[in-house]
Amino acid sequence: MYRLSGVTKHYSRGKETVRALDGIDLEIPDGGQLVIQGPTGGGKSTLLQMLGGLDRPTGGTVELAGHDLGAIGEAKLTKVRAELIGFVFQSFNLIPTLSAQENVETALVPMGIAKEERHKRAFAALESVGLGERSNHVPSELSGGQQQRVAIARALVKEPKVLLADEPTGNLDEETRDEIMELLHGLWRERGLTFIMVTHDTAIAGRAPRLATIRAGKVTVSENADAQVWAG
Ligand SMILES: Nc1ncnc2c1ncn2[C@@H]1O[C@H](COP(=O)(O)OP(=O)(O)OP(=O)(O)O)[C@@H](O)[C@H]1O
Repeated sequence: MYRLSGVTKHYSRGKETVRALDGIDLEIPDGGQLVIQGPTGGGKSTLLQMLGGLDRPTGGTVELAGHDLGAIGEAKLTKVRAELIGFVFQSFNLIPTLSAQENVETALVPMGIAKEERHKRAFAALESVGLGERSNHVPSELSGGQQQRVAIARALVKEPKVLLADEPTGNLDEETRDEIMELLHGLWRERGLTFIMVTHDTAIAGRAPRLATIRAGKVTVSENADAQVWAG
């Protein structure tokens, strides 16, 4: 369960203070899904950074599974992030010289998992995103959609409770976007993940059962019971 209460994030720009987040209250249940949209500069990435424990709020609390991400020490925060949260980005962020298999294995190295076990789990994760046959390919030998599948396998191989995605389909054509959205929804359902994604894409926002719109650091949440949720 995520519980955000009175979350603010202020940045200094010269003499000016930018209120990137301006008092956010938000709850996201375990296994829930939230799509975040809003105008550029509205605070979407800042909010995702708070949810991921990648940065700390100026005020308020960001609670995940009982941990206050803004208040716990750096070592504990790193551990919570490594164990509970998987990240997917617009630009895939794969290591170009490593194969798909090796890219996925990198997520398990900090967890102290033995080589043979790493190999098995990474291969199973690639199979779960439909890339078992491509495990020895390096990113430049894979399409954009396939590279994003590798990135999703890397995010999920450590079996996190939460998947945070920042514009995961931003670099993909529409057909590939739909495939990736279906894959993400299939994994969300199968694994009982809490799935939170930021998007600029109105087609994705229009199909979200729960949509947060963030504008000038303030959030409004709307529910759409009739949303045509992605298959998968
Ligand atoms: N490190 C920083 N230093 C100063 N200002 C920042 C910093 N990061 C973000 N901001 C400012 O905070 C506000 C919110 O930025 P944020 O990146 O969260 O918006 P966004 O909704 O994700 O935008 P986009 O859709 O363009 O990615 C903006 O005014 C931005 O300029």
